[in-house]
Amino acid sequence: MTAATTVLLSEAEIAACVARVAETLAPRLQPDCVGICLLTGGLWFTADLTRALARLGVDLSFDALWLSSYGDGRESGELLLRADLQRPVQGKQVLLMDDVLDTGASLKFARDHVLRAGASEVIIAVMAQKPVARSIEADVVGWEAPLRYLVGYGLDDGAKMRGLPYIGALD
Ligand SMILES: O=P(O)(O)OC[C@H]1O[C@H](OP(=O)(O)OP(=O)(O)O)[C@H](O)[C@@H]1O
Ligand code: HPA
Repeated sequence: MTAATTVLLSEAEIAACVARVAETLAPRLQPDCVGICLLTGGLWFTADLTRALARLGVDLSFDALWLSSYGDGRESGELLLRADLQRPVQGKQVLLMDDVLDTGASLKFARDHVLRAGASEVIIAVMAQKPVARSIEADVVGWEAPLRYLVGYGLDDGAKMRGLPYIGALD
């Protein structure tokens, strides 16, 4: 299953990117900041980023928002809100964390959703960003990815390959 994958970013390179993202974010984060993981793909980046922030003395509140738009395909489709936040974000700074910013539909939905819920500020951090024209940009990006179908480190192909410790391309 992994044989046809071209490795684009190694495990060590991912770790260096995450450390840089944490160092950039740490001075901006307020004590009551709520870190929100976009499930499912954002789990791996969020787990590493929250631990990198903790090493820098930043302990975030934690929540998750479960969105889905690609299903088992490779194209963005109807965006579904599968599970909502567990805690109020009214008046709070929010840090949204996800694996990839592609068309931007998922993070735009998430940002609008937390703003409607009363968040005072939304910061967006993604592990990878593709060179795509879109109406939303991330504040902090771990890695500028090529325009290829990515797998690993949370990114899936039909629910497989999320656990690969590197980021690869299938095409
Ligand atoms: O910028 P976009 O075009 O919206 O693409 C990015 C989103 O696509 C993936 O989610 P997906 O809908 O595949 O669900 P998943 O998190 O379960 O993989 C990924 O985890 C991002 O959340
Ligand atoms: O390149 C990708 N790979 C996996 N999931 C994705 N969701 C948006 N873009 C991608």
